Amino acid sequence: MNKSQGGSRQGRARALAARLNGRPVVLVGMMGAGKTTVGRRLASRLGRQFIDSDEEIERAAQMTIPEIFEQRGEAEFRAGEMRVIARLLKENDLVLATGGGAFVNPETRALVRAGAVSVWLKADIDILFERVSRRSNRPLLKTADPRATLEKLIAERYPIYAQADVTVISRDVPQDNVAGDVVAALLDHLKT
Ligand SMILES: Nc1ncnc2c1ncn2[C@@H]1O[C@H](COP(=O)(O)OP(=O)(O)OP(=O)(O)O)[C@@H](O)[C@H]1O
Ligand SMILES: O=C(O)C1=C[C@@H](O)[C@@H](O)[C@H](O)C1
Ligand SMILES: [Mg+2]
Repeated sequence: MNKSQGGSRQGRARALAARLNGRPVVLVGMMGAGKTTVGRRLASRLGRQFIDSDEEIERAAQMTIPEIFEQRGEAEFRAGEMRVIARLLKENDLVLATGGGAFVNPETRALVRAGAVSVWLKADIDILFERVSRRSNRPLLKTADPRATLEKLIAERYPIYAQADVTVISRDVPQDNVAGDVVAALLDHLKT
């Protein structure tokens, strides 16, 4: 166990908060990777506010994401997503979970890379498929063969998500353990 992983859970969270010095933490990765659920736990450990950009967009537009895609199209969703993320990144002490495609947009990615510490929650196809199969709120997967669509998105996106500052495997273990892995990875990344 290295120095940054030692100490109590609270101590590690305090050390990470100090090293972040207010900088936002932004979670990126595929649908079902756990950005929203792990992000909430991470924020609670760090005593930070948690915001999910998908939820923020739905609130601002007064529409669900499937409705936005249907009525306005993906391009307009992406432009709105970038504006919302640009606004949120101005806040201190934030954990921000982004939608699965946000970091893939070059302008949004540049904003995140410049204004935050980014974490790619990486999961394999079987885990992702099992998780996203339980719900129907993701328009990009409403295809004849959602598993093949997921595979195609993974092939396109993984090299891009890999540009995040740190990568954490989103394993099939309790979400709080994954949040602990994020704390350890960030402490290691920010070590002096
Ligand atoms: N470690 C885990 N173990 C078991 N289930 C998990 C784990 N992490 C997330 N899940 C479950 O997987 C589903 C998807 O998680 P979540 O909504 O956090 O993903 P997301 O990355 O925010 O996806 P999206 O980009 O679609 O918003 C949820 O039902 C969540 O409870
Ligand atoms: O992976 C994606 O491109 C998306 C993921 C979701 O979080 C939503 O932002 C939307 O459904 C698009
Ligand atoms: Mg989410």
